[in-house]
Amino acid sequence: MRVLVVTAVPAERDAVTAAAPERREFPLPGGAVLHRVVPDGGAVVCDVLAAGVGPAAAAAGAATALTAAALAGDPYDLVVSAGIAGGFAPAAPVGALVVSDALVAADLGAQSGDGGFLSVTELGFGSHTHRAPEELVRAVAGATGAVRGAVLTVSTATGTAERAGELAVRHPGAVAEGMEGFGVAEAAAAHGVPVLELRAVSNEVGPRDKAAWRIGEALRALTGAFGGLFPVFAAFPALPVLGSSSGSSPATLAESLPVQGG
Ligand SMILES: O=C(O)c1cccc(C(=O)CC[C@H]2O[C@@H](n3cnc4c(=O)[nH]cnc43)[C@H](O)[C@@H]2O)c1
Repeated sequence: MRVLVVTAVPAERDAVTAAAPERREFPLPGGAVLHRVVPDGGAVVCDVLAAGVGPAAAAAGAATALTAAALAGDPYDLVVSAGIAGGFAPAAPVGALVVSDALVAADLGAQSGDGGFLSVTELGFGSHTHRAPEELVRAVAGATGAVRGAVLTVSTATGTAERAGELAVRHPGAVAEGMEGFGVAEAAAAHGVPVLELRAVSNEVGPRDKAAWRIGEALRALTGAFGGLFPVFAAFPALPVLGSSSGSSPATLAESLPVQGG
């Protein structure tokens, strides 16, 4: 089972890899670095990438890692967007874990002119929602105690009670907002790989008060969650893929890429 985990910042990446005893580093084309952990005797290979803040950086990083793995003949079976998040009260208080049943682009669309908002779905440009596999969501929620629901992706983090209220009305099933999930999901969908979002709540969605963010607490919750997740990933059925896992351990991904003209 090969899992790609995409975080925004290195502190989140390190919180994920801290759930396993050791890690190795693999450079990606373009200079980003995958941090690989292989917990529990090798049933799961988990590559963790800090791709940057926001949906565009997340999509670019995830797509690069997915493409490199596919070209190397070792495609991923699952992509996870992970990190800290704002939680919608009262469903997801600070310190809680949330798992997405849906990854939703909450501010990708157009203003309607009458103060309303039209999503990309309503505009006819694809879908503003990606669904996570139901069986996996249930298993992750069971193993970690995560609150399940929609996780919104925003390019502008909410900073007022008014905006928090607008989002809650538009997305009654939302439990949290982050800034990367939908971008990661778009890259996963382009590769036909299932996606999931798992976040630990560092702050409430609402008036901006960075001093009240409990980032350390959220990062520790993320580490604890991944400790319980690796066995869940190991049990998740791999999708049929073209080609097979090489089973080899190249020092870099580049080493395992096909030789041009060879
Ligand atoms: O300053 C630090 O030490 C630090 C450590 C880890 C992460 C951070 C971040 O600022 C991460 C930004 C990241 O977090 C997500 N996030 C968290 N709260 C919210 C929110 O209320 N609304 C939207 N996004 C949120 C988001 O995915 C950011 O990319 C700092």
